[in-house]
Amino acid sequence: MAETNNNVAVEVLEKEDLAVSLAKYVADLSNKFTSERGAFTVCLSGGSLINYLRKLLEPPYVDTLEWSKWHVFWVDERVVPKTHEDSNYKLALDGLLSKVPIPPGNVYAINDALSAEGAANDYETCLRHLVKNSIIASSPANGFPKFDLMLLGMGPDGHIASLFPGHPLVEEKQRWVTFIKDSPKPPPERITFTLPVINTSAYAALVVTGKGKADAVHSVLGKSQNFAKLPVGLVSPEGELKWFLDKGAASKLAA
Ligand SMILES: O=C(O)[C@H](O)[C@@H](O)[C@H](O)[C@H](O)COP(=O)(O)O
Repeated sequence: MAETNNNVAVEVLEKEDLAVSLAKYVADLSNKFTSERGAFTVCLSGGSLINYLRKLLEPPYVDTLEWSKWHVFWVDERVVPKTHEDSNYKLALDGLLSKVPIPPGNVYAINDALSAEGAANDYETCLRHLVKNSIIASSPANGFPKFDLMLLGMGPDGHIASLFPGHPLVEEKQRWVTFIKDSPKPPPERITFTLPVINTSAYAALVVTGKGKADAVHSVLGKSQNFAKLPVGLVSPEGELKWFLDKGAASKLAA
């Protein structure tokens, strides 16, 4: 099933087909941005997303994508050492980044020697430098960084990045990167992009699978559209938003 409305597209697929479709989607955007601007800025999340990107490691993509022009960031990161099992960097390194020729200097991990606050400030400074050098585009409308692609997961509670329902960080309007020390989902200390940064992106994809996500998906995409309280309902990129759902996550949407 595929539906498109304004700037929002929804695709419901079997898990294996979802991985195939997601790889094509990312590859098409990589080709678009590397030819248009000589760089592709892509932001990763943690969770199952990395596994759903696995088809990028297969032909034709593994041999044909301009990996050397990729610049990789994290939508959110746990404040743990980069070698720790909880690290989103480690997850992506093991599952994707160590298997493709992205220059190590183009992979922007957090500084894991700093506190949560220090790491957030340091990451924002890094982003500001890359905007200045035009590696990351910026929005003429608001000056926020305009990433080419945000790849987002969603928790069963409707959180995206480390923006959790009811938490004051969801309201942050000024900062690019901020920190949380009381995350309801462990580990408690994280840094996260703010909603304005997520929503300034050119493209954003939400990769959401499993029955446990069906209520949150329904509250955003269902007819009642009762999403006011869920961070995921506030995702609205300047460009296009695409939802990749499996049948479980879509199970409460009308047929
Ligand atoms: O930092 C985290 O705790 C995770 O990155 C988290 O935000 C994840 O992206 C979602 O919970 C979806 O995870 P799944 O796709 O694995 O369900």
